[in-house]
Amino acid sequence: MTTTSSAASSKDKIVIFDTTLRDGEQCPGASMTYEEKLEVAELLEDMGVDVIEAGFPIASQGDFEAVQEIARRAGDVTIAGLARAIPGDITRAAEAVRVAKRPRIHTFVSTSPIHLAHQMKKTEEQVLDIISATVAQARNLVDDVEWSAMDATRTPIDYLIRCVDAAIKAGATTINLPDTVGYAVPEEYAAMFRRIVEAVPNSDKAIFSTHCHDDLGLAVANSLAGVAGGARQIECTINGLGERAGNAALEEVVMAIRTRGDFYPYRTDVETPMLTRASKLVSAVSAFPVQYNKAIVGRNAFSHESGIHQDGMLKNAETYEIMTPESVGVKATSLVMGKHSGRHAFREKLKELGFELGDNALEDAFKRFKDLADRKKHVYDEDIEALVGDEVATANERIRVLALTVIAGTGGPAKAIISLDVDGTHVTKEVTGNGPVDATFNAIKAIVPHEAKMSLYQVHAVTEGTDAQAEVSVRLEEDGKSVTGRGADPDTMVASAKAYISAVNKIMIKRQRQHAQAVSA
Ligand SMILES: CC(=O)SCCNC(=O)CCNC(=O)[C@H](O)C(C)(C)COP(=O)(O)OP(=O)(O)OC[C@H]1O[C@@H](n2cnc3c(N)ncnc32)[C@H](O)[C@@H]1OP(=O)(O)O
Ligand SMILES: CC(C)C(=O)C(=O)O
Repeated sequence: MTTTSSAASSKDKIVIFDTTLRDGEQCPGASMTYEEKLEVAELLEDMGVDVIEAGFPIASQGDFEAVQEIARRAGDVTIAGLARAIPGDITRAAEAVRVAKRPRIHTFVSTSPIHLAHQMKKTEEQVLDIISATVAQARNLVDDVEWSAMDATRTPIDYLIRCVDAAIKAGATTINLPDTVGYAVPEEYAAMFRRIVEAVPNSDKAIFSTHCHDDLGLAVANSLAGVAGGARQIECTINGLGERAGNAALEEVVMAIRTRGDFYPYRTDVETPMLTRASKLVSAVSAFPVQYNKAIVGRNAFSHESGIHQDGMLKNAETYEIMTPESVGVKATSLVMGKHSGRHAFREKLKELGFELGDNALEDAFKRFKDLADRKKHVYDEDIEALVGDEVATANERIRVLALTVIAGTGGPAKAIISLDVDGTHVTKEVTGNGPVDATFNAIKAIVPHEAKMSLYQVHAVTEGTDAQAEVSVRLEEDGKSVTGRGADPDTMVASAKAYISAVNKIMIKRQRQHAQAVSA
């Protein structure tokens, strides 16, 4: 048998006890297959957690086998199996974890009046006897025994002191004081640890542990408060997965300790650049999506959309980021282009996409970008490429679309009312057609007559979603020569009109060039 995790040896070390595979899996709908559990356990060990609570072996044959296999494969990480304060649970947990290099039995019993009266139907004295007997039984099976006082935070402190004393006397090496129902507030939780550590005679024989639920959104704050009160183990789960509102999120407690070392002079051995990978794996196997604005591992955790923040980020990332994206395994900060973005970020984005525009063209493109962002939920790089490509292409055009209204449907021919600027003159026409595109093109032709034949009309969505920009290509042929015009807009008819006009413009430029060549010849 081995002794308690070496993690306990250093005073500033916080033992990270991951319970994703046990409490995390208790989250309704989050159960994982045998293979998935092995995969998660392997990643947790590689990431440097100190203890993996692999499951509740008495719960089912499947859980037993998964815990046993995780224990068999484990290296230096401690593998814990949960057990009620029932002899059969404890023997089963021991059977499952004993093949590990560092096995731990984690046994628990309720201590609060409400649990004693209604769930356990036992008196305080009976529960004290149960604690002594079951912890001693576990300690005869393995050297590393954790005891938890279920519902500790609703337990009268004097009784809790007696329970903890009994557990340590019976051989518990870790004492966990869970906030089982997420009821505690940080100052209260810290005070509870201080009081217990101070009042229990043998408190130095055990490591104290937090286990916080997030019913009031305080799980991480309470865990850190527990550390301030004397705890040196934090029980937590990847993505905060767990019973009801979940547990303290591992990635959050680890990064809080790392980032605020000035306030929490402690360390963990977690390889933080693996946090994002762990989050993605757990999200995938549990089928629980991570909310976009989740701390540390949410998609937006290192994304900035607002102009003022983007400007600051371009000048110095520390203006708006307290951790580097690399420190949690994210490749780079992303500046998301949207309606809150400013010119600094827009210019930078254009550079990234390979466009160098002069000040006037940039200003023009920026206006069009803002207009697009007002109409469209997500502005992707492809949108900006299409928009700037369109901008560059239209710079020398003689004809521009000013306004377009199309009426189409089941009730007869479609009608297009279009206003164009032709060499500075505004012209409007109302024309019908066989469908909205035909009506639009007929209206353009009515204003700018020509004999060119259309050999291609193609539409594709620049990005996904029903609000995506349409990018339209129109090819016109005249005198054996062809030109292609392109137009992009969230409105397919407007994009079509722009594309058609762009092609007509090119024909006019060709004609002018030919005319100039003929004159000079
Ligand atoms: C706060 C927590 O997260 S605790 C862990 C919760 N996780 C789980 O419950 C998941 C796995 N659980 C299971 O698979 C099942 O509940 C089992 C196998 C453990 C037990 O199943 P069953 O024997 O059918 O009992 P059931 O779940 O209906 O009721 C729980 C029993 O355990 C008792 N019990 C609950 N906690 C403890 C404890 N820590 N020590 C001793 N007995 C306990 C209850 O009083 C109840 O006993 P009773 O049947 O005499 O009234
Ligand atoms: C079993 C214990 C540690 C628990 O999960 C809780 O009290 O929330």
